[in-house]
Amino acid sequence: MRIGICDTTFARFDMAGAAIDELKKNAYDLKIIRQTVPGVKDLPVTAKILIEEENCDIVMALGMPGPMKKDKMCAHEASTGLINAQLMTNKHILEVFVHEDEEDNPVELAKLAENRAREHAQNLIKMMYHRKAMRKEAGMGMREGKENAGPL
Ligand SMILES: Cc1nc2c(=O)[nH]c(=O)nc-2n(C[C@H](O)[C@H](O)[C@H](O)CO)c1C
Repeated sequence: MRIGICDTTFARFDMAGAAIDELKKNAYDLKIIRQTVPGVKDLPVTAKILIEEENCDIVMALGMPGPMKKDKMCAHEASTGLINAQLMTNKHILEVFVHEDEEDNPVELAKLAENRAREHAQNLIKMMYHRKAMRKEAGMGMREGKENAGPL
């Protein structure tokens, strides 16, 4: 399995490092190809390149939108680009964004970023290796990085 990881220098936490560590702990036959770019708007084309030129089966796109209105706009544009890249390639690109204003305290923000990256890496493993395990979680109110909402 070839897994693409793209991340940004704008982010204030090494989410890709956490994701890669989690992937390696949970699967043995994977090759990871990592590309780092300046910001979230650079992620869509990078993910597409990882799929089309590096033959990745799936990609994680990790980024940290800032707290300002223009950052939110960038994040929305990046998201739209990531969806387009998925439709163009027929491959999943897991968007792993942590908005800088999700936590006020930098220690809590770092914890959130690490947990979200790790939990999405676990999602990737389930999607690619253990489909039935993912199906078991259908409707369970799963959340990445924070407490699960739980089922109704
Ligand atoms: C305003 C802005 N905000 C963010 C952000 O919140 N998070 C992020 O990762 N990158 C941001 N960028 C940079 C753009 O995503 C991109 O890297 C540049 O426009 C260069 O293509 C910009 C320009």
